[in-house]
Amino acid sequence: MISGTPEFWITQLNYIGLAALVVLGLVLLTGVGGLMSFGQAAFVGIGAYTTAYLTTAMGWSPWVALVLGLILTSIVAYVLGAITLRLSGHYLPLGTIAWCLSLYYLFGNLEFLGQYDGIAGIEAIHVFGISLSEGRHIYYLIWVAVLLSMWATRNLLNSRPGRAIRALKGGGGMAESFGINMASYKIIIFVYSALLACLSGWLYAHMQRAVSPSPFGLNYGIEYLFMAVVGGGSSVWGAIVGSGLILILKDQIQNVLPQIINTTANFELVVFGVLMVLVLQYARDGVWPIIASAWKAITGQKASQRNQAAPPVAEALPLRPRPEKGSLVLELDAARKEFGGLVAVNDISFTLRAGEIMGLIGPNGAGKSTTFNLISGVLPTTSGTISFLGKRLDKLLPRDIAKLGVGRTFQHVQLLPTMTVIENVALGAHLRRHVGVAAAALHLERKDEAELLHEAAKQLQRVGLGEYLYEQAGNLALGQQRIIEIARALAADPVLLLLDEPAAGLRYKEKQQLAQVLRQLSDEGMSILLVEHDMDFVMNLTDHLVVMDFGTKLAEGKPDEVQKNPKVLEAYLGGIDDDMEFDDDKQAGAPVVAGGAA
Ligand SMILES: Nc1ncnc2c1ncn2[C@@H]1O[C@H](COP(=O)(O)OP(=O)(O)OP(=O)(O)O)[C@@H](O)[C@H]1O
Repeated sequence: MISGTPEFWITQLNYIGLAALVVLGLVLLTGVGGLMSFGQAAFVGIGAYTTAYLTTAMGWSPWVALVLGLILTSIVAYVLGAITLRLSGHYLPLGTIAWCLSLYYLFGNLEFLGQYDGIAGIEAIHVFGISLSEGRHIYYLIWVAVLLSMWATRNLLNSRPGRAIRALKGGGGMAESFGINMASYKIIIFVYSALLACLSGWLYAHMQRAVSPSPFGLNYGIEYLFMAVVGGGSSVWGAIVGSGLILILKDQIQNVLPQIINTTANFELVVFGVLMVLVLQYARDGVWPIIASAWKAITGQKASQRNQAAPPVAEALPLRPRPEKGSLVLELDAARKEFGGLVAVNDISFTLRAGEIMGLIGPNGAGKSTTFNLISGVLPTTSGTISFLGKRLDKLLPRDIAKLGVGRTFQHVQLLPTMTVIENVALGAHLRRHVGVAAAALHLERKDEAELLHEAAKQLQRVGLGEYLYEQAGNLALGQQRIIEIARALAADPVLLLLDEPAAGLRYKEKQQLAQVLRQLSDEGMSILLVEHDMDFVMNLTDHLVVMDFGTKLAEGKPDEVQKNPKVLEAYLGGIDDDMEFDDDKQAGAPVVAGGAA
């Protein structure tokens, strides 16, 4: 097929393939991970210069030079990533600009790299004795590299590490609560994208047979980022669409513009800039999503995949040892939290035993969420101790607390809306299997992946959402999203379940179903601590209540005792309208405590 293609298009396709490799890395880094880099061109330079130097000055094989280039890139990217990825907001892009410029000037000033003249006379790559000296020969190698990289990146994104990577943008704090070290995933995708850029540089050097610093400068770094954004930052296909579109457009503008406006002045960049602004204005998510939805419309493929089959049956994941029913699980001893002069939690003490359901209630601003955040490690304590199964929690990070067996939900739902329901829940089971990035990219983790997905499906069926496995989580009602959060916490196989307002937004029937699930869990020995405003729900479900007001423990005991406590009634009387929730779906909706108080 390629033999009849004009030379011009072969060259164009080669350049598109080389750019697509770099942009694919940016899809992962920027589009999926939300980390903006202007510096990818510098990694292309490392790949190109390593092979240029080693093959010309040392006479080594290009294949050995490729391996060494990849190793060198990993080291440089790891070090640069460890420094720059700590920077947040606009400091990160500025950091990437700084190291792109530094590497560019390094290439141009090192004598053994030929300074600004670069290195010429690079030999062609040989594959099975065939020399890839011409554009139409190396074309095959470039596009095999592109397709394999796309396959590996897609595999990676649809795997255990991929789910964590997809949580980087907008779900980092949540993922840490499931034991996932998000900082290490930032470094992983940074190194991964640098390796793809290095591969592109290696191919480029052997295609051009000469290298000089100019294609590895900042303007190319910006262009790669542009390609990723225009293509559609979060899809692997966006890499090909973006690089193809920009390179072809640039070339066509250069050809057509002088004929239209009859001038030799360099207006191409102006026209190109205006076109880019229009694309970004009318296709904010890039061009690929438009192509994908048009394709779906043509082929009649439905957006919803609700009726897809459950994942194949797999071996059940091992369970962690559980404490004996009735034994001590959680103990707060004079836990205190001050925000400046405000004492949000004032020396609170209580205990929770295995199999017990405890409610933490109180008017708005009483300090419930702060107490919850002290237990889950989101906030450090000012003083006092918090112990879980005999281990101090108050000095640990949320991810270390999760590892010990504490699962949680959030007051404001924290799901990844574009991920399917089953993927969101599988994120909860992250710590229960260990799948590396290489195994995921090469799709060697099928057994582990099946087990994780099977576990997620099991938990979703347990909470009554078994028919929504493949729905996008963001398409479900808020009440259902809260239940998904509970399934995600259960997928972590916790000993202690922390639920922050689990009944908020649920209908009466859904609340009853939820109460039934929680009771069953407690019968199985799970300890549950819930913060809740819905008094009907709390009074009917919990074994034990702690009431807080102004950061202090006001009362503690069984629900029916607490309901009659005059101090509790007084605390609630002040804020009855704000603090008590009525069941819309229930006729007799008077809240228990408020009813008692009235
Ligand atoms: N990060 C913070 N910085 C300063 N003050 C805070 C912070 N977080 C909470 N507070 C204050 O601490 C007090 C307790 O807040 P907290 O959110 O724990 O109450 P709550 O009982 O959970 O209330 P709600 O039921 O409305 O969620 C409030 O006065 C609140 O304004």
